[in-house]
Amino acid sequence: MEFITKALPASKRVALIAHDNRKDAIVDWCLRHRPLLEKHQLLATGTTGGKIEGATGLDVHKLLSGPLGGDQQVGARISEGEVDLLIFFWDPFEPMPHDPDVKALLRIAAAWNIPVACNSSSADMIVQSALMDRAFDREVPNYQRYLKQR
Ligand SMILES: O=C(CO)COP(=O)(O)O
Repeated sequence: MEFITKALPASKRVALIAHDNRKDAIVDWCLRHRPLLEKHQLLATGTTGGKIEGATGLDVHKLLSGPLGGDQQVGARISEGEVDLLIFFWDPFEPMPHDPDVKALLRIAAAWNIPVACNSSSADMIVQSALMDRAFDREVPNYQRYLKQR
């Protein structure tokens, strides 16, 4: 197995989430990047986190399962500046009972300018990117103008 160890500056907060049909893919991705991921703080929705922990031995802070509010918990942490990177392997083929939560999570990640990967090729590129430092020091959007219009 080829390990990828470079990139990702130390101790960032990485959120990991996958729908059921994509869980094997995120576990494979975590195994491939294990030496890198162990230097960071990992949080995940409940079932995803359990699978990653079981397969990799990585320490993962587990929130609620996605359909029970886990996606919303991750979204809340993003809004509070507590997540640096979102790896979310969502399922492009199955509708989810909690689709509104999934959409809300992706929306809030876009609003707060968080790097987001929805599949392994984009996740590979993000964690290996020379721009990663800059992404972590990203400009946090200023929504004053929007708030004034309300
Ligand atoms: O449903 C999810 C994301 O929308 C993931 O939740 P679990 O990790 O608990 O399966």
